[in-house]
Amino acid sequence: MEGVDYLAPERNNAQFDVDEMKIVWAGSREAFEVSDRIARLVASDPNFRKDDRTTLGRKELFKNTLRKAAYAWKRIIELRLNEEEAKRLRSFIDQPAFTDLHWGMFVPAIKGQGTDEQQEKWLPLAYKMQIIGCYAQTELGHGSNVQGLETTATFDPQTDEFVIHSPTLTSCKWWPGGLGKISTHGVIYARLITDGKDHGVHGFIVQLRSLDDHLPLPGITVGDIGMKFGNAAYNTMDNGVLRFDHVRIPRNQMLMRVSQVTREGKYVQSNVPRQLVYGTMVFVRQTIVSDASTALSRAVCIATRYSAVRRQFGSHNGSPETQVINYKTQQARLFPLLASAYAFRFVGEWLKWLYMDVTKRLEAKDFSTLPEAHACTAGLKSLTTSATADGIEECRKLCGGHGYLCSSGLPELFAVYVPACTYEGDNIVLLLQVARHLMKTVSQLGSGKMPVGTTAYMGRAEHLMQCRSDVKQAKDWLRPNVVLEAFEARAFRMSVACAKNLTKFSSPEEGFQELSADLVEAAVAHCQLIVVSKFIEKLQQDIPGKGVKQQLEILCSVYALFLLHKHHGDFLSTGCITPTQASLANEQLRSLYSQVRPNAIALVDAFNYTDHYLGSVLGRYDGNVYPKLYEEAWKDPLNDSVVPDGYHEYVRPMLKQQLRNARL
Ligand SMILES: CCCCCCCCCCCCCCCCC/C=C/C(=O)SCCNC(=O)CCNC(=O)[C@H](O)C(C)(C)COP(=O)(O)OP(=O)(O)OC[C@H]1O[C@@H](n2cnc3c(N)ncnc32)[C@H](O)[C@@H]1OP(=O)(O)O
Ligand SMILES: Cc1cc2nc3c(=O)[nH]c(=O)nc-3n(C[C@H](O)[C@H](O)[C@H](O)COP(=O)(O)OP(=O)(O)OC[C@H]3O[C@@H](n4cnc5c(N)ncnc54)[C@H](O)[C@@H]3O)c2cc1C
Repeated sequence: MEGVDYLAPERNNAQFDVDEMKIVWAGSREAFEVSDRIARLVASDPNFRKDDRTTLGRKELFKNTLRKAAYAWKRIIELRLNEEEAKRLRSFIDQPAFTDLHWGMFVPAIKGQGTDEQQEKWLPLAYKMQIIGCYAQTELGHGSNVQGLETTATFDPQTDEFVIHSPTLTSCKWWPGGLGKISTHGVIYARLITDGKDHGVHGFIVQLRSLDDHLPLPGITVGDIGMKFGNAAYNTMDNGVLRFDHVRIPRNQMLMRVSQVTREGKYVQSNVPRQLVYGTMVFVRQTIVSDASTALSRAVCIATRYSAVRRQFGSHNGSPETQVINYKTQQARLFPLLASAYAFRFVGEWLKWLYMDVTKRLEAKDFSTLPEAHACTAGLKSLTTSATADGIEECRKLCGGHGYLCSSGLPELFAVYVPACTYEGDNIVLLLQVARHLMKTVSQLGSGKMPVGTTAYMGRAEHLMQCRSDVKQAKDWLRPNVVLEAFEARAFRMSVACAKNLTKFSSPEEGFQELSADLVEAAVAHCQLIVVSKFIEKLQQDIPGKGVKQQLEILCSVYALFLLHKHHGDFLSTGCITPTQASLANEQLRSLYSQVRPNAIALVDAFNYTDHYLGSVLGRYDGNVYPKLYEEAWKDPLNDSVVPDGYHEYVRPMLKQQLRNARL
């Protein structure tokens, strides 16, 4: 029935103030109000309809993306939306587009690596969308190994220009979003060559297409790289291939904040670390962590609501069957994901703060926290995107057969999300960067240099190598200090074990290669510790609202104890806890699931997602799933006619043939 809230009994069970939790989730009252207003604006505008997306062919899909992007830009101007509001609007449209790369990478690259003069010239054009940019780093033959890029930018002192060239097939730019069909400009990464000398990879602003007729400029071959995983999903994006044949650009289009080339062709390195050339990646990795909490919370919202609607088995004397959310196995799969969504939200908030802090320091020429920022953004990007991709797929399975329907919203969400494990740095490659940072920190422990930031715990080396958990009963695992110490000891001991093993090899490089699987595990342990500790820190803040803090404490314990249970091998083999303590943790976890159960629906309501944004029949706010699934099925283009196209051509002759054979 329309207008009935089938989940109302669930909502009435909530033991906390959902409106206050919405504010905690959004980050502040103001952020909540902006997000709520813009989400409703998008949901109520038929121009942003998306229910037909999975049935469109690539060309229609892409054209539709362009239409939405242009309409969104018109609304942003008409409504005079500020930067944050415009960002929210683009994200609620929920369709990857060239604008993501324009605003998300092209503009930040110019801001981070351009001189003041360059910013003054290019940013106003980009802000008004008079030029559209992409970020072209990856090549056909080189992605993770940025230092291995082959594109060259050779300085020609005669003309005061750089000559951009793709010397081989493998040097073609390959993957940049927006490049395929739309970008007029790109920040292109190429090896800088002056006077025959190779100075490594630098960024250059290069115009790719005419601003009059959109045709590629002379010397430029550009196109789309083809269909990607999933039907709609990321195929709204024109990932591109680009080949340069001696394309000339003025010298002042090299991004010169980190290093410069003078009129005479002299290479001058500023007094800043060369790693700042990688700064845009640090920025984007940081945003990807918050986006992980958004993607995971969407999937969890769908799976939780549907699990409360869906009933299987357990009917007695005609009573309704059991809601599948009441099965302990369903809770043990679903509630850790719910807790993870909250955990990633808070670690994302913290990472944003860290990024802003490092940016301020860089402006003041303090580069001391750059390695920490790199390790944290790389590690947390890796940890949260892997967990989110796996989590979305788990949510699909939690919804049984109906989860496999596109109308559940989950297949498309998975397909669009899963490349996050690869883009902005392959997740294993990034964990190896964290491992390097950890090994460096461990190797410096004896030197009197105290570890700082997220590795500060390693400063308590002696204690962490010796401590034994004092857990005696299940509820001891609810004490934050007990949990934190177990996670610190596990992470530290895994790092120390790797560091010791590295010394057994003839060179650190050989050892690093040989032990890389163990190093990745140590890096994961360290990153999980960061997430747990930032959740615990969040709980030390003043959190208003009836029962809100209590629910968050429960979720924090679920997140930590779920990880402890999943990785109990690490905790046991490093001797941080005993087998008895591991089973007490599991006992406590079961009890926590029972505490989450009555609040589960309200905890996902706190994400404040509109039905438009969720795009899921199973995750509808009102829980009216079956009639809508039935309605949705009839909308499929295959059901436009009773007898399908092709029947008379292929099936009928076959049937006739069978009849003849049968008569024989
Ligand atoms: C319902 C469905 C609809 C839903 C729709 C919803 C939409 C949801 C999805 C939305 C889409 C969002 C858009 C996202 C768009 C994605 C766009 C993607 C873009 C890209 O992928 S850009 C290309 C990114 N490429 C990479 O990340 C490459 C990875 N490789 C590297 O970063 C490096 O090469 C390296 C780090 C692996 C190694 O570098 P290198 O060899 O140069 O360095 P060394 O190992 O020798 O290290 C040198 C020292 O430098 C330090 N270092 C390295 N990197 C950095 C850094 N970034 N910052 C600071 N320092 C850095 C190392 O630690 C070394 O330090 P040491 O002290 O010398 O040890
Ligand atoms: C949807 C999407 C959008 C993208 N958008 C852009 C964009 O806008 N701009 C842009 O420049 N790029 C973009 N990329 C490219 C992306 O950044 C790269 O694909 C990514 O950095 C991974 O690099 P790769 O493809 O070279 O993987 P590879 O490095 O070839 O990885 C292949 C395998 O090798 C392993 N491996 C690699 N190196 C090591 C190592 N040292 N030790 C152990 N294992 C290793 C990896 O773990 C992986 O399993 C995009 C990619 C995708 C999928």
